[in-house]
Amino acid sequence: MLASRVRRACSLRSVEMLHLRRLSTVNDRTPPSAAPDASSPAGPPPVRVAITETAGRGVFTTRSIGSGELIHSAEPVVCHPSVDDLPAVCYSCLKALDGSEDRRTAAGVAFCGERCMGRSKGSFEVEMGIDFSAYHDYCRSHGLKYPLLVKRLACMVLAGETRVECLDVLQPAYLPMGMIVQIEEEFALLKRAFKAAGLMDERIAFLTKNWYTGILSRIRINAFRVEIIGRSYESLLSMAAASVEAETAVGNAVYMLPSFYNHDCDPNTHIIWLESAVARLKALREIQPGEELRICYIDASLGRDARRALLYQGFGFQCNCPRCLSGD
Ligand SMILES: C[S@@+](CC[C@H](N)C(=O)[O-])C[C@H]1O[C@@H](n2cnc3c(N)ncnc32)[C@H](O)[C@@H]1O
Repeated sequence: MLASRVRRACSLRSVEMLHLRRLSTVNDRTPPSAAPDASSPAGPPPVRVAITETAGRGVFTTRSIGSGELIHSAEPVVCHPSVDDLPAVCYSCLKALDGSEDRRTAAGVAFCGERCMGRSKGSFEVEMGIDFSAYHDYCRSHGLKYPLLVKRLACMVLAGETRVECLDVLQPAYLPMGMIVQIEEEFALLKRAFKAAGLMDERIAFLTKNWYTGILSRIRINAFRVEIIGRSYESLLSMAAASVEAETAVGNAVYMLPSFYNHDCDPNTHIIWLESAVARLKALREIQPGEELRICYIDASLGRDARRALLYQGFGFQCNCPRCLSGD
């Protein structure tokens, strides 16, 4: 019963490779403040990032939160549609396109409206000037999604839409040797695409293997699989829990504040996407002031051994949540 409730409620984070090892230290850079974004409820989010006793940094409430309350929302730092969904969703916000108001481009991808087209204009122009077909083919044939996020970040950096160090504050994953070899192949393909487009060496000087590896290792632990429910928040609140399962993954995204949420196999918070890649963090029960907010990274309906193996292999940690410690 508990398991099925949690399974419906928790978000599934994609596990692209299952060969990670636990990180022995956490990133010790200054945690970010809980700054509001345009789509948050009024006022700053009622949370702060602080050090936990057992799981590095985490997110804590600053006031009591009611069951079902929208705690805050977050715009992605970077997101990218799945290769197969490229023609069907907005290239910028991942919203499903209905064909009526899409701004379809010569490249075959489309934007849901002027706002998305405008805000991604610079990086889109960079991206469209480069032939990424070999890189995309490689990602498709190897079933890889995260390198698409690295490609988009590189284009955003070139367009001046973000900084080279924009994800440095996030915890990186340990990358095993076997994966380094694959990363070298990916990186060589990406760099070749930029060079073939005739970009001056000084413009792509940031595009080193170390940058690529650093970004990819942070994306690996912190990326979310965006599963859009596609209904308004109000209708979601009145829906039976079972309906919440009608989700579709349309792409991947990395956020800032949501990346500091630790995992729990019986979470008090979950993350949902209603129409676009804007993430909504929502309370699953009453939460007391000062309590840590935790989401579920995996399918919590799995048995204890399977959950722990998945978290260890996919995210590199031994889960120390109360449910695991109780033996459930
Ligand atoms: C997405 S990050 C969460 C934020 C992270 N604690 C930080 O300091 O940036 C995921 C990492 O947090 C730690 N973590 C999250 N949940 C945990 C749990 N239930 N038990 C142990 N470590 C956990 C692990 O090191 C994991 O790789």
